[in-house]
Amino acid sequence: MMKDGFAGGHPRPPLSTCRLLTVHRELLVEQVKNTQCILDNLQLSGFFCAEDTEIVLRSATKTEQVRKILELVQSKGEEASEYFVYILHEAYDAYIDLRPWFKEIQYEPSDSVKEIPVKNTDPISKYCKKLRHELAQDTRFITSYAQKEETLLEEFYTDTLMELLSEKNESLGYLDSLDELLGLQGVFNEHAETIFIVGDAGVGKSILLQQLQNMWSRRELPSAEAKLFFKFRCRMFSAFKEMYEISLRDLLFKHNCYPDGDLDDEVFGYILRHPETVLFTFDGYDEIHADFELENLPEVVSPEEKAHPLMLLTNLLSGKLLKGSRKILTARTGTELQSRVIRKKVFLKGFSPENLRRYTALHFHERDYQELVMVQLDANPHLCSLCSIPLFCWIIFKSFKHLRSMYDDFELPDTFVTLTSVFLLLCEVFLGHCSGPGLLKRSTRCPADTFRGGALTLAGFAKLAQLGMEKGGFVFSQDEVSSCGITADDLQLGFLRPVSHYDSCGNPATFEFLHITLQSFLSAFSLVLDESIAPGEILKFFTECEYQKAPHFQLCGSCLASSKPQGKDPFQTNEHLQFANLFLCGLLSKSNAGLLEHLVPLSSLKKKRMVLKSYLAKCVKSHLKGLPRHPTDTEGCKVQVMPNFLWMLRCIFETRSDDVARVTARGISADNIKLTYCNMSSADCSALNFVLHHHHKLLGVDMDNNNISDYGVKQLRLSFSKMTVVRLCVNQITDCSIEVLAEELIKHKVVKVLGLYKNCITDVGAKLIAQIIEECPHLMTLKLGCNKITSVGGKYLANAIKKSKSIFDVGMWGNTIGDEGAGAFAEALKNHPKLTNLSLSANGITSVGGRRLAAALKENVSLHIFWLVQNELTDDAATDLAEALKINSGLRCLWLIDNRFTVQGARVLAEALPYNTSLKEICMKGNQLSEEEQKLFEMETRLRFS
Ligand SMILES: Nc1ncnc2c1ncn2[C@@H]1O[C@H](COP(=O)(O)OP(=O)(O)OP(=O)(O)O)[C@@H](O)[C@H]1O
Repeated sequence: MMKDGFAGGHPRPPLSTCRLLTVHRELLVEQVKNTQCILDNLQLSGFFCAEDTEIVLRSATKTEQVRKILELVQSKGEEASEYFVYILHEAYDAYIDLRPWFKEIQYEPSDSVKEIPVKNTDPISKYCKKLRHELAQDTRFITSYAQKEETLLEEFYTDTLMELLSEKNESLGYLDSLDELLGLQGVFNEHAETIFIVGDAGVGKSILLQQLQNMWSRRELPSAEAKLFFKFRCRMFSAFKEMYEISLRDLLFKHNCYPDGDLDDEVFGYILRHPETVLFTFDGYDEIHADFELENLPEVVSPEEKAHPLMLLTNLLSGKLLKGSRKILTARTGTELQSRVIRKKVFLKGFSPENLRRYTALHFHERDYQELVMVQLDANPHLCSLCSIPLFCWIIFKSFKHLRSMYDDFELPDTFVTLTSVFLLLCEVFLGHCSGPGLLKRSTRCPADTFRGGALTLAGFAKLAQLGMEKGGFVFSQDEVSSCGITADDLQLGFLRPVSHYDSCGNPATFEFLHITLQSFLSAFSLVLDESIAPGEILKFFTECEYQKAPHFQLCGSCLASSKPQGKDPFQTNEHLQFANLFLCGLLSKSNAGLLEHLVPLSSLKKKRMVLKSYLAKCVKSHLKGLPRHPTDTEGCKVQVMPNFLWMLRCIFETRSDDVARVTARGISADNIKLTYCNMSSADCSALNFVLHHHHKLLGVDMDNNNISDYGVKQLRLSFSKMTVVRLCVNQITDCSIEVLAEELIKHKVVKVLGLYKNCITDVGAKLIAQIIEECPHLMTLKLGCNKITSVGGKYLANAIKKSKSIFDVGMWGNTIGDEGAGAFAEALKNHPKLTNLSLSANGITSVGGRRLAAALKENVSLHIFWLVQNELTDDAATDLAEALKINSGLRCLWLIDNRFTVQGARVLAEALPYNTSLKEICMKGNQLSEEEQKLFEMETRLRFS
């Protein structure tokens, strides 16, 4: 039965199926590709005889055959027609293109037709079914740290922040949900086919793909998006020898999913004919390591040709092979890929506060428990920052749950938690498994005992991790595992997990660490534990970063990645080494000495700590000295730090060494530091705060375009006392942050520049900002564009600006202050002593507000630049503006672009220009002027200004 909507408000009677087939005939002829399955079923159920089938098959083309089938079923009556539609509905994958049609007609099969069976005889459907089945199996669980405690993906998956980036890495907003990933939003190169997802370690790239695969396997991805889905891990592509070659068919079938029966030719043929129905996911592009130069390998484009798997991968990504298929590629932040192959770019930023709350609720079902965790999180923004990275959050929650189950008084880590302490907690939990689960709760927790008891086991894993770091490998054979003294029982602890893919026998023959950051942590542990390693040698990863060329850059240099100059800065390359360095700093910090002393002689610890500290101090000094400085007119000397400065800060924070922090603070000799586009996360703010604590002069800090969020602002609280420039544009900041800023900035009154463009500030925040304006006598620049400020907030701000004697530059682009807000700004403009630059663009201002602003201009001489772009001003405001121009003697630039002026308004304005002596530019593009009229206006004004 089909519902066919409403006509003129009255429900139409349902269409008969025969009639429906006539109405939608052309769509069906176009979309039904497989006739065999229909014929098989019609004949099996007795609606068609052999002769009918023969008649249909006599038609040469598929479309002709469909026409014939339609003719025949309609001639056989309603029941046959109904069954025909039912076949299309039930043989799901064979007619997947028709899903939107079924939705449109709100199809519901009748009870009688449901009794007639349908068999899907389409080979592609069978293969789809197998793929769906395998993906469903593969993606059910999130591999957790103890193999027996596997966790269901659907019970724990929580959305993370997915920011769309432009080609130039500018923010294009956020995706609302995962099923929008494949849509058009954020596409900047429609000819490219690869969606590139980047994010830091543990931010959830693999889990995001897993969720997508799982959704597809459950048919929850919009069906038209992908009929066939192949998932790969990039690491696999470089696991083969240089001379190894395979064909695309082998890659898909042997290394992914083999079609049952003798269907491989048919399925492969279908893939080649319909590449647009295929979706690939490739996880971890940064994990590709090739020991050979790909430049020497021939390029491959033919699907039949054999080539090295890496060549297949790069050709697939660039669209040279299987053109039209869609690809999703993930990589760590900083991995470069040529923009010509990127269709759109998504930057994963981890859990938002809301996501974190949801994830907490999924972990802790008991209400009391949940509240306890929430309270502890709320009290500790640094912990929240760490928890915004899902991997770290998972470790913290799992450890907390485990330790809480053993010791009633165990609490979440305190304010001084570092990443090293989080990983130590994880090790404590793993090693705790050595002694077996205790039935009774113990009274006091003693990590030292646990570590001492598990010292041998820990040393074994640390040795294995180190082995991997040295050979640049992340997968270990059983022999390698055994050679480090790791026993079968140790394997149950959770440090390692079996690598299950592409092992034809199904046996886990190889292993990898639970996460690569754990491998980094353990290899750092090995540097500390192993007494045969001399103090000087502990710096090997720092120095390795200094000289080693990152293998994936080598690979990519010849293929898809844009070539990146290889610097000699030890903080520049290879994140797993950077993490090892960071953990080394943490393990050798004084705060962990109490624990480490139980495992390593004190003298050895001290020597290693000394070496590390002096190396860090030297490094940071030379880094800061070498940075380019730019003198500015208004803000003194500016210096842009490099993204690797962040790794230094992180290392210094882990050491908790005031000495090194002091050296760093002293090295920042500029008046302003720029940390823009550094991928600075909220957790990094603790590190910055730690260093700035030792900086005694005033300092401007530009942190625009990072991932700081409210957690980060809270951690910077103490540093705001010395910040003259506070730039936090594009950082997901809400009113909570403004509360902190208002408190601190008003207390210290040193701020000159406040940049908060493109955040999530509402009128509540605007009210607090108004207080900052009123109370901070040096505030000159205020950038508040693209927030959520309405007329209410606009009025607070305007009133405060009116009173300010220092403010000269205000940006409000892209809020919604409307005419009421414009009126308040008009009041502020009257006789303002200082305000020279004002943008009220894109604020929904009509001529009502325009007239009030025009009137105010008659009483203003300070304003030089006035932007009213993208508003709704009409000719009604033109006369007032013209009058104002005749009187005003301050304005130099007036932008009225993208409003609703016509040629009349333009003429009125042009006629006023001879009376004005100060104006140098008036721009009216994008109004309702014809091309001719626009040219004329420009000519007239140019003449006037020349
Ligand atoms: N969206 C999520 N919901 C719930 N848990 C998540 C989510 N994302 C990640 N996790 C947790 O974090 C762990 C690490 O995530 P994942 O392996 O996806 O990170 P990644 O970004 O691929 O890291 P890397 O670049 O180091 O490979 C997962 O095993 C899981 O426990």
